Amino acid sequence: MSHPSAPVSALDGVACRQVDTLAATHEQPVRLRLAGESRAGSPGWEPLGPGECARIYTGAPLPPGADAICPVEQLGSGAPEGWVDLLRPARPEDVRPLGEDFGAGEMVLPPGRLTPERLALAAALGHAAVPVLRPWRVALLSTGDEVKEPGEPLLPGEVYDSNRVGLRALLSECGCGVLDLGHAPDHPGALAERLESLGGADLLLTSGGVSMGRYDFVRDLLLERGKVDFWKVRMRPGGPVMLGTWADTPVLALPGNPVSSLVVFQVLARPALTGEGLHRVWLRAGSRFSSLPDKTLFVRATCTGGTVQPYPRQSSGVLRSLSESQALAVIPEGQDKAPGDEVEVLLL
Ligand SMILES: Nc1nc2c(c(=O)[nH]1)N[C@H]1C(S)=C(S)[C@@H](COP(=O)(O)OP(=O)(O)OC[C@H]3O[C@@H](n4cnc5c(N)ncnc54)[C@H](O)[C@@H]3O)O[C@H]1N2
Ligand code: MOO
Repeated sequence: MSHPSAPVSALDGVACRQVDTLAATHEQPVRLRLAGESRAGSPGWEPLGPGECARIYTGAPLPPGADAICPVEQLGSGAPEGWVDLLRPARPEDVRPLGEDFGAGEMVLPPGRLTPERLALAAALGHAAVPVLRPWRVALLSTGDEVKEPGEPLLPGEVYDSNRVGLRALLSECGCGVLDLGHAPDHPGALAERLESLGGADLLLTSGGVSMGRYDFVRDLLLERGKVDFWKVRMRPGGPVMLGTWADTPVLALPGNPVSSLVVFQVLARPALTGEGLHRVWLRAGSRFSSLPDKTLFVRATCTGGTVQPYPRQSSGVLRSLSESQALAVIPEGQDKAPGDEVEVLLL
């Protein structure tokens, strides 16, 4: 089908032939005979003759013969019953042509994420249902002896499990189903046990235990009993990230630092899970960004007045930096940015 399925009015007013109205002015209105009415949903179909018009409402089809609209605000008040005075010419631009939105046979909704806007379009196309791919099912596990559930009492040296909470929300945002495996202690046996029931997950996402420490058992488990595709990416934060396989399930092992786990998710996992990355724009640097010689930096940054500036504290432990930033500024290896330079920015 086409939408609209016939030429329709964009305004409440009268439909008429433009040629009849070209001379209309406030001083010398053009008087047309009122021949009918067309309402959205119950159109009148009498064809218009020369010198005639029909009342019309927004979204209603034009009667045959009409080609222009004059809005109600541009109608005079002095016309006798059954007549209408136009204070200016009627305009064809105020007619929405047949198929203005989409025409029959056109490809309108190619495969992609069903955003609210695309869902609305599917409905406008008349689809009561659309075929969809099953959402990714992602198993999520955080690790670390010091990691406790929010709400529990906290002993010195312990931290609340912020990573799993943040990652769970990010996964939902990406349209994934989450199989929450909870939290495992730093013990290879306990970890392997926790990973026994992956419940048919398409991906295992872990947090922590992938760096150089003695107790970084996620790394050891994948190296010794799984398969590692890569370990370490030239990025900061998030350098120690590992990608591999555990029992035929792909594993993305995120570093444990609170900022690193969330940033790696945004930069590496989100594009893989959704087919779309973060929204990318270019802004002018409002202050200096220093680069590293051997790593791309994803600098937590604030965007104000059309410029971007680094958040003052860039430690991977400062989680509040992420909630107080609007963006990650991408600073490639060896490319310091001076105030005024263009910077690639990923909007959070
Ligand atoms: N000798 C080296 N040490 C470290 C290196 C390195 O290259 N050489 N890399 C550093 C970088 S960069 C990162 S990032 C971290 C990543 O370490 P792990 O993935 O092994 O993470 P953990 O040691 O388990 O934890 C690090 C940090 O994050 C806290 N954490 C862990 N899990 C959670 C959680 N679920 N919620 C909140 N906070 C969590 C944990 O308490 C630690 O403070 O390694 C550096 N070390
Ligand atoms: O990623 Mo580590 O992420 O630089 O602290």
